[in-house]
Amino acid sequence: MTVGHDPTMGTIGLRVEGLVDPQPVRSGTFKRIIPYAMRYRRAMAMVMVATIVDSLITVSIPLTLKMIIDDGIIPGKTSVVFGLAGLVAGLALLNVVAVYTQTWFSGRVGQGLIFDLRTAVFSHIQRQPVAFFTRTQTGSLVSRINTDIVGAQQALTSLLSQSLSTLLTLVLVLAAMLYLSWPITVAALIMIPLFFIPGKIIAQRLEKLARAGMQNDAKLGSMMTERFNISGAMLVKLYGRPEDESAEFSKKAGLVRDIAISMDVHARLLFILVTLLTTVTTAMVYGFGGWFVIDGSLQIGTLVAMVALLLMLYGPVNQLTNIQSDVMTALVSFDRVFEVLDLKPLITERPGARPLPARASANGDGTAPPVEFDQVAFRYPSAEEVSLPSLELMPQRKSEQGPGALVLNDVSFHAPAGRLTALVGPSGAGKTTITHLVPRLYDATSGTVRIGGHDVRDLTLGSLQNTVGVVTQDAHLFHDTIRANLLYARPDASEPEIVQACEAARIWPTISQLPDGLDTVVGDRGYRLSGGEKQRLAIARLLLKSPPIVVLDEATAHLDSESELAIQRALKTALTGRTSLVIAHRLSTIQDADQILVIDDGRIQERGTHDQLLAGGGLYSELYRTQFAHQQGRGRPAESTAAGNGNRALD
Ligand SMILES: Nc1ncnc2c1ncn2[C@@H]1O[C@H](COP(=O)(O)OP(=O)(O)OP(=O)(O)O)[C@@H](O)[C@H]1O
Repeated sequence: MTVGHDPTMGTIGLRVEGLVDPQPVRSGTFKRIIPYAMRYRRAMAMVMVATIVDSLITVSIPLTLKMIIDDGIIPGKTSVVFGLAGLVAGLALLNVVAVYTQTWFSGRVGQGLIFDLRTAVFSHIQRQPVAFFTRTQTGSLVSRINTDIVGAQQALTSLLSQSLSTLLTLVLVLAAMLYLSWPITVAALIMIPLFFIPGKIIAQRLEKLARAGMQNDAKLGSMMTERFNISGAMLVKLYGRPEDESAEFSKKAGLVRDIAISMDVHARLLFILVTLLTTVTTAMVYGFGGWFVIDGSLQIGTLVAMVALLLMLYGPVNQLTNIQSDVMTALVSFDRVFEVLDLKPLITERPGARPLPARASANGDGTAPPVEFDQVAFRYPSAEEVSLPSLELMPQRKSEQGPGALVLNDVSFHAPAGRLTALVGPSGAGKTTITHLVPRLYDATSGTVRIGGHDVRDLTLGSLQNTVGVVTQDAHLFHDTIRANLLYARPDASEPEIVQACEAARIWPTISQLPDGLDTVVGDRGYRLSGGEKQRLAIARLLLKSPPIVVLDEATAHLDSESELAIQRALKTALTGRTSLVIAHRLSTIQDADQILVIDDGRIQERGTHDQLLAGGGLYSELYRTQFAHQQGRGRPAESTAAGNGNRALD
């Protein structure tokens, strides 16, 4: 942070290094806040009534003070003095009730608003496609739901309770002052514009700082969420340099600190200005007022009341400048929340979408629906289609903004009902991308993907989810019990059904040996289980869901041969009678497949059974022989993993 050349002066020119000018608030933001606020109109009405009572009482106290002095003390009327003093005490008590009411209802409005926005943003984010999550930083997203929404609420509720009381107090105080002595009032008013000019400059700067502060808070949060989850922590332990990590963190934290200091200084500066002007004006009123009292044209009680009112006048004037920055903070925060809510999910359910007909979705008896790709081409969506620059760590590059290259080209195949179709090919060939189009994690750019003869885009998302079960290589488990993780696929599954699924997935012996059995908590990302156990648990989850179509990315993790065998057996059960698309890494799976598709460079280069493809002497046989020779050389069993086996290895 640099504060001019001399840190003791020129704070208005305070600059935080590395602070980019944030985008301005989009027009129309204010209008969009109204419906959210209107849900709480009754509570807001109560806040307003309480605020009016509070302001009336606040202004009436100096006037009562004037009467105590001028009509009680000076003429020596004890009864008037006691009566009015009692009135002041009564008013103070009433004020307590008013302030309490105001606090209670404004709390309800504020927390209600946080609840509404949080649930809306959470639901909206859930509807975003996978592509959104591949680009977005988790920390930024979490901070949008936490910091920004809370910021929006705080600014709005303080606006709600302050703006009315500020304006009301200002009008009432001015009316009372004009009534008591118009020349002194006019003199005091002349000073007011002196507040607004610096106030406005400072408020503008505060707005920029507020937005930059939120952005940098999010970056700091992102760094922590990335480093503190188990995979991130492992990576740091194995490859990271603690000093560099700390330096990077302190750079980010330093920027957050500098912005916060700058905001504090600006806010304080505003306060200092107001205090200075209040003191100067008070001195002026005492000067002129005292002179008028000596002169006999002003009563002493009036002078005391004028000074008390004057102190009340500059408080609201000060708050007026705060209101401006509150408005800006609220607008910035709401704008950042609306920005997320405005992001249209790329994959949505078509109006009139239908569930997959029951016959087509049947399973287990050989009537599972077939899957068909018809001249499918695909390119990954561009950054601007799926994400927001402000939610990404790096600014979106120009090259990311246009449409990218085709990753799949003219892919057509028929995966027969209840049969196993294996996808093989070099790394980056497009195998995973093909499987992602079946459950609509992405939509084809052109061409059609069909299930049981129905375009997947014509099906309801719910029925698609029930029809297609996916097991990924890195089977994710929530930080919860094994039971909760299994029930996630089918919440109504009974205990015997859970056990049966675990037995079929060959994971029951492991679970039953754990002291807490199914109630064992699996760590962050299910880390306390081995890779093979995790995949078998994921297969058990799939079996509980029992979908007629299975998409499986075989684990390539370094499994011992026992785990491999267990997984092979689990898979045999899982795939029987289901239409399966398997990204094959193990030769045994490939040999058993009803159909093998050899993918290279986003196209199907060859297709057939293992024997046919070997006999064909094409890419498959070349890949197979290279791999087979390699494994023989390493003394590994033929059905072991094929990953990491040269440039053109089966992956
Ligand atoms: N989210 C994404 N955005 C942009 N490009 C992507 C994305 N995911 C994958 N790609 C690219 O698409 C191509 C195909 O990737 P895909 O993951 O389908 O290959 P794969 O055959 O499954 O490879 P592997 O066996 O190594 O997982 C690759 O060039 C990859 O870089």
